[in-house]
Amino acid sequence: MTKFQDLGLSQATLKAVLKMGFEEATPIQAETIPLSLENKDLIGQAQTGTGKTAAFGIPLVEKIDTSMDAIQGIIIAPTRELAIQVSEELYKIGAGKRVRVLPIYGGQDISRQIRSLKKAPHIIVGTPGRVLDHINRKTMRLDTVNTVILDEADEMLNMGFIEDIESILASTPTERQTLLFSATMPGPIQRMAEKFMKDPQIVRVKTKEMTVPSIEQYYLEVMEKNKFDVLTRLLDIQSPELAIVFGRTKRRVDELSEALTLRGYTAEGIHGDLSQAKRLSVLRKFKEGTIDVLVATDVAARGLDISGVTHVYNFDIPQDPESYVHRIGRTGRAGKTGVALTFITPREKSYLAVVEKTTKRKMEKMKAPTLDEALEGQQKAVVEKIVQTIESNNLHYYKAAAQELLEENDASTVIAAVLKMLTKEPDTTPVKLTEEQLPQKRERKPQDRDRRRRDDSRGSYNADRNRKKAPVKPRTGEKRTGGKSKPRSFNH
Ligand SMILES: Nc1ncnc2c1ncn2[C@@H]1O[C@H](COP(=O)(O)OP(=O)(O)OP(=O)(O)O)[C@@H](O)[C@H]1O
Ligand SMILES: [Mg+2]
Repeated sequence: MTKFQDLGLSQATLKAVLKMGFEEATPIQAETIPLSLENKDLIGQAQTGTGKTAAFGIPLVEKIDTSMDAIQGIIIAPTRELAIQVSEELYKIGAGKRVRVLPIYGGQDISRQIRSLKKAPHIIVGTPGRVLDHINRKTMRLDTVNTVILDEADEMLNMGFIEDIESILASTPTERQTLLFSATMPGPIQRMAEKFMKDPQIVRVKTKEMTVPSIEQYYLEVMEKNKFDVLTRLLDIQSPELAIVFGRTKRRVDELSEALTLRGYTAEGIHGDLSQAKRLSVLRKFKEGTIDVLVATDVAARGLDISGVTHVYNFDIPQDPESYVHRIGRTGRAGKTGVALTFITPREKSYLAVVEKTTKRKMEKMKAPTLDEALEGQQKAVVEKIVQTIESNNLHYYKAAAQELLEENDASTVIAAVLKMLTKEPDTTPVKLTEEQLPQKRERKPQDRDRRRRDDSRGSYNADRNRKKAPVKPRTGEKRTGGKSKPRSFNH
């Protein structure tokens, strides 16, 4: 186990990291921080939720010369939400040194960004399109940059940002350090990436499987037309604290979130066609627990670190095995446990093996629950609530009425009535869902992905195309974990 104290960090950075509640470095942090401090180019691959952000964030902050009012590091991320999240983490890491970190993403008022850029940030965290926009407008100069980091590198290269990335790199000095991080790095993408790196070291945290062992993985064979009922039954039985349901396309996400709402769940969708303000408010509500179910496209959820996500439901099987890894990785983060369930229609059956071959982990078969089991699950949840209420022992106002009821009825009848009233009976309100099919598998070529993105055949997430002016402040302190409170360590 590597302690942060053993990594040769400055007191200011060390203090900031310890204040974040980190005690020991995770394996990817222990392996890449020393290399990165030596200015090596590297590709870092480690499972979801194992601290890749701090792995690149700590050495970057460490190398910033705060006496210089110039941009020294730039991090590119595929989505706005991720750019905000990464900039918040970098801000915390850099708090001791007073490093200035600025998120730059599409959908935010550009003149405000220009004003912020004039305040000489040291680190930029941005989405490709908007960063390029500033370079072209000459409102941001990257000729003082020493370090470029691509977070979720494979996704950005795969989804058609390659040209944007190349243009951004071209405006940085050639002697820069380039770092790529992701939980997945398919061979062709890696080879493409190596073209703009210098003799990169590939750091792969060696694990038996690509997914996190603490995530229980199940699959359910379900006919397309039964998927929704099965989903709601599972939600009733498993009563997840926070759940993410993944749908294949934006339309699917919209229809699913409407259908869930209609059946009485607090659900909202997130995808790239929503305004920036809406996307941030949906995420905030989910983090606060005002929404229990977040319905998302894969790209929308890449890299997002939301603590308390206990269940991930793949309503539609993901298109690539890599997407599967990232989707289920929204749970079981930082050593926590999680449950992932994937629906497979009869014609998708063979695809299961493809996913399992990539992840090197078998999914366990689960039987679709019946309506009765769902009812039982809901009843159990209510009984638990009643027991908790009894334990909280704050019932004196209700005692007289209870006595009165018991004088006229026997106890089990009264309790049964209470249970019936409190139990959310499985709802069979009809809902509308357009059928979705897994597109024919094709060879992965970046230009294909590019086309796919524009076609919107998958739930793409245009990080920068939606240029509506919706100024939003990056918020801090909304994560459920974090802050300086209790020490956090992974259960290795
Ligand atoms: N050394 C550490 N000790 C405890 N917690 C940590 C440590 N490093 C990071 N964390 C926390 O673990 C969580 C996951 O980290 P992070 O988001 O960086 O994961 P990731 O590897 O980038 O995952 P993904 O592949 O999904 O993007 C965050 O809440 C982060 O603050
Ligand atoms: Mg990450």
